[in-house]
Amino acid sequence: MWLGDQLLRAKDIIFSQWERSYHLSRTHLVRLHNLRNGLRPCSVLLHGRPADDKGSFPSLSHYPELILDSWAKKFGPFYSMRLGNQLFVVVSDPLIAKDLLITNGSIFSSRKEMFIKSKTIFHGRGITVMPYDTRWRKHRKIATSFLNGHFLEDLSEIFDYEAKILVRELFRYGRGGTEPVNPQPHAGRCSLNTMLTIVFGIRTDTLEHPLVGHALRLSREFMNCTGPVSNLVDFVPLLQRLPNFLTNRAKKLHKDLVDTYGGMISEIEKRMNSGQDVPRCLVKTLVETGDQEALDHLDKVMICSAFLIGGVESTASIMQWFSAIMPSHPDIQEKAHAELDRVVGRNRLPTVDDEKDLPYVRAIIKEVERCHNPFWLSTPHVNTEDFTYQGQFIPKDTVVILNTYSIHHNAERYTDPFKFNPDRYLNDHMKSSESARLANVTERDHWTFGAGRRICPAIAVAEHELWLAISRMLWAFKMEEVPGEPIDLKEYDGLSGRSPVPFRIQMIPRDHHVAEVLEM
Ligand code: HEM
Repeated sequence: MWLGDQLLRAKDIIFSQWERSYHLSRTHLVRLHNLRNGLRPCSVLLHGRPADDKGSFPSLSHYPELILDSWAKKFGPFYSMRLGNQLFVVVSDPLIAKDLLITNGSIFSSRKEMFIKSKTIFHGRGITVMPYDTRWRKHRKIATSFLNGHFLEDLSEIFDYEAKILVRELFRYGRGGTEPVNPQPHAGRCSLNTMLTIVFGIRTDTLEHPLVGHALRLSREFMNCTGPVSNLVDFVPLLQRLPNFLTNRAKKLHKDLVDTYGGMISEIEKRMNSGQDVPRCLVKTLVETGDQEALDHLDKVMICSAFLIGGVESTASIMQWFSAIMPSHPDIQEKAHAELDRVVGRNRLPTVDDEKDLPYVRAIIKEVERCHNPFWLSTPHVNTEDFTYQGQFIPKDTVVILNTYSIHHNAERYTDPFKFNPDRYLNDHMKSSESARLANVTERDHWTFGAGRRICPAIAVAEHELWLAISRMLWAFKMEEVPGEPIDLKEYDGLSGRSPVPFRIQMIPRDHHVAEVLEM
């Protein structure tokens, strides 16, 4: 009771500061100088506002990209704010993102040690939360070697197989278009199987396999417990010492990751030690190189967990947003069908080699990524040295948030930015992995994969997987809304990684060729 009262009191004090500090934000960069001179800033900018009577109101704990975007409109594309004990700068412009994260990547490539995500869930070990140091470089080297080059080529058969199974399962669960189907768990299993193959050299054979529900729950729980600006406990050290619901959830998630993926790693180690053959996979490499790299068991568990979380919730989310958007765009589906029929025909599924000849389908994928980036606020970077930019002082250890929502909805770069319009990408012949390397960042397709030295190391894997899954769903089905079940494209589930709220659609096979090609 006492503890509850204290927490409520703390919350009230902080909320009472909120309104005042909101209006002070415009001058906050000046206060950065004050900070340097040892003066205490007076503002405490904190968590969200309660929902208004019309429903959800954007706040820092829900839809933070919207409130940060509204502040960018007021204070400009580069402003600062303070949450509890942490100073943030919010970047909403590609050129500023380039100056800080790319040109000055040697300074702006670290991560903040967030209490929930880094300390409690990952115990400081997952590649995504590590500071920019030699340990991170080792992990990044391992990740890059598994997500690019020859290994990726070896995996192409697996991607091909999983994408075919995805379409087959959607056909089967939708009973050939006669019943509504929720594509979400199927997209989740497709992404999960790809990651299980890369990490453990295994796959699940049905949606009912116990690992499917369990692994997807762990990844979602991660996305729901972590968010760059959403958890009070990350920025108020006092709260970290008090028992609270979120910390307990994070501790449980850590234990579940260790039990699940740690158990699977131990199994592989046992098999390797007894001389059994183990397919090439991340764990096998970690075990073989573990001693030289001084990786202990928890290191291995956390590398694998980072892959299983980051690699599943991301691609699955894009597939889910794609399936949620298509029913309201029959005209776009028709154009894609016409292109697929002309280039691929009706007697086989599209392949990776077809991609260059299917610019409209590729444009659809890029437009889904622009309109529905699963990570609007990316994964924030931190500067490891004091830095002055455009006359503004950014002290060491400031968290830099890239608000891709603002960048992706800038009308100067994307005409009519709220319209889902693949045509805007029709003349863009680059893969996102190539586009991310453009010297002129204003021409980059989108910022969904982040920027700089911490940019997603798996863009090639994600593009390959998404291409096969989405081009094949389009080739096989006409997607329609279920009468009386409108799809909500505004609300979403997740704090750091967002997926649509559950929905069902009709996935109607386009003709009799679909069953034949899928060997149903
Ligand atoms: C559509 C799919 C994906 C999206 C949108 C995505 C997005 C991102 C973003 C925004 C970041 C942070 C970049 C930054 O700090 O600037 C990131 C990092 C990362 N991603 Fe992805 N990702 C995707 C797929 C994957 C896949 C399939 C994997 C497979 C393992 C993966 C593994 C990682 C890892 C390990 C990091 C951390 C890199 C580091 O901190 O050095 N991602 N991703």
